[in-house]
Amino acid sequence: MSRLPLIGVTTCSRQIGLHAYHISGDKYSRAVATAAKGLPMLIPSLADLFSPSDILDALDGILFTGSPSNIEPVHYQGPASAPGTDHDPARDATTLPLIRAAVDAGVPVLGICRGFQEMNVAFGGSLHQNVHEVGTFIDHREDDTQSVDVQYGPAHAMHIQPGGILAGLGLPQVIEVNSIHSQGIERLAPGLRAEALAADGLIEAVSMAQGKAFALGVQWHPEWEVSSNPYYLAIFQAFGDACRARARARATQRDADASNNA
Ligand SMILES: N[C@@H](CCC(=O)NCCCC(=O)O)C(=O)O
Repeated sequence: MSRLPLIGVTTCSRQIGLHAYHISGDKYSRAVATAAKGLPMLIPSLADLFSPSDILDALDGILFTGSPSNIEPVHYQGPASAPGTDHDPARDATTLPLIRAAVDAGVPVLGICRGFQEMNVAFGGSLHQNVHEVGTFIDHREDDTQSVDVQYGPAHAMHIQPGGILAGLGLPQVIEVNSIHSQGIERLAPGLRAEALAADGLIEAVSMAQGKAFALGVQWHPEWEVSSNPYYLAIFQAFGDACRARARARATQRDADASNNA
């Protein structure tokens, strides 16, 4: 009997009152459950206690989630952030080595927004700290005076490049996506390829050029109302399929190990 693939969902560390928490938005776990058809397993940001291989041994895929916090610029040799910038060093210490290890081990990966930026930084790329201050890009931030439905509604066109994962899913060459970020890819990491660009040239999606398994990062939020957008849904379904393939391969390996040891 096949079981649900176990899909790790990264978390942010947050102080709430007197206590520290590991938290993740409901929409990420819900999209894993309903669209990727996996069992979401939250990954605490406890790099001091668990190595990437401890985590990978337990999982069939990992969703690297979005977050209001920014990656500390020390990880991409960038200038210091403006005072008051929201950082999460415990999350950086967990996710950056974990992405490298997951891709190396052929564990399927989907990165969203901060998760997409983590993918680029993990492999040696850098970030614009404020895309809207560069001068050549539109403002990619949401209007936070609007309702959440408007904030996560279609914001700009995105052009899908031929030959990548997104094109392979049958997505049209141009789709509308939402946009809720102030940072963005400056230098694309070696080994990553640009899958899609906004009209202003900002990279909106990346994948591993020579990935052993599904490894896609997107700057926008396909988890948002995933079931009502066929393009967003196709991404989660493809990710879920890759996680199911790994779950099956791991079960086969376990059966072979058990019969060899019998
Ligand atoms: N802080 C980074 C990443 C933006 C991001 O991940 N936004 C998500 C917000 C909350 C959510 O929907 O989970 C940046 O500003 O570029």
